[in-house]
Amino acid sequence: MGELALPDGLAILGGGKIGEALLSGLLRGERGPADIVVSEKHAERAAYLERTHGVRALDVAGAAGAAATLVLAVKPQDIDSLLAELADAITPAHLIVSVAAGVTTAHIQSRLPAGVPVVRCMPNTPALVDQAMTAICAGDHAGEQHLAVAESLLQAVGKVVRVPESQLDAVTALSGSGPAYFFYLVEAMIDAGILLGLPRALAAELIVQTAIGSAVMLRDSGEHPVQLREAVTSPGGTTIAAIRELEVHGVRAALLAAIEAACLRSRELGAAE
Ligand SMILES: NC(=O)C1=CN([C@@H]2O[C@H](COP(=O)(O)OP(=O)(O)OC[C@H]3O[C@@H](n4cnc5c(N)ncnc54)[C@H](O)[C@@H]3O)[C@@H](O)[C@H]2O)C=CC1
Ligand SMILES: O=C(O)[C@@H]1CCC=N1
Repeated sequence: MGELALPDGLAILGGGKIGEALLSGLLRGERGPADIVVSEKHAERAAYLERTHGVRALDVAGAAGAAATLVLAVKPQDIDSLLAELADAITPAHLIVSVAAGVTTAHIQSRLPAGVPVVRCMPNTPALVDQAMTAICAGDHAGEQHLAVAESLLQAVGKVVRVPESQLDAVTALSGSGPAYFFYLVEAMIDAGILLGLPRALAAELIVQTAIGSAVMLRDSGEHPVQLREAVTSPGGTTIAAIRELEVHGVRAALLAAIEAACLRSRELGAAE
């Protein structure tokens, strides 16, 4: 296992949606703009990141020279060209932390010099509000020391769990893509308010606060979601009338199929390696 040469230096390679979410979260924590560099292929986007967050944007090799921990935050389809750019610039003293959906640690290792430690992660965009859910796993050359570095990095923006790599595609489908399912549901519920004649702003306020209250109950009450739902569902009342329609329209089955499709897509992205 390689020693970490510059444990505090961090580079984010790929400054898109998740790259910026992680960057902004880390800057809200203990790291300052001098501790983080970014590498972003699109010049306009790189300039935006420099302007907005006060960090330096460097090319990939420059970023690898400036930091010991490199977060790969490009699309799975772009990972191979990024790894090709990185291969000559890194040593086993670096730590690679990849957030790319589907891309395995074995694949990343196969494109880099022997012995480079790789930790694969799946965070989500609530990193923007320090409420990310991230799962991490170690590749062949990453030990406890490397997992701990990745863990503390991602704990700055939310909660972190360790899982075996065999579970990462399922995690991607559940919590990686998960925020989109909740946003979709909220969007549809606001539309229902419009259907019922409420002003959009009022419908949005009602539903967003209901989502927040329900989420806090899910986290803090210690009760199972079924118990929480039963407590809302009065005999012969309004809620059961709605639940019947959800069952008639196959919403539970749709969610099972949707999340299974996301997991299969994550595997496909990995298999395209
Ligand atoms: N958006 C999300 O909620 C999540 C995304 N991910 C993963 O994060 C990765 C990035 O996803 P997004 O941020 O959504 O995509 P994005 O398209 O917003 O960002 C990717 C960025 O990488 C840049 N880029 C591409 N090749 C580069 C290179 N060689 N050097 C430097 N920059 C390069 C692109 O210009 C772009 O700005 C993907 O692999 C995705 O699977 C993981 C968890 C959640
Ligand atoms: O949609 C995607 O592929 C990425 C991975 C998880 C969330 N967004």
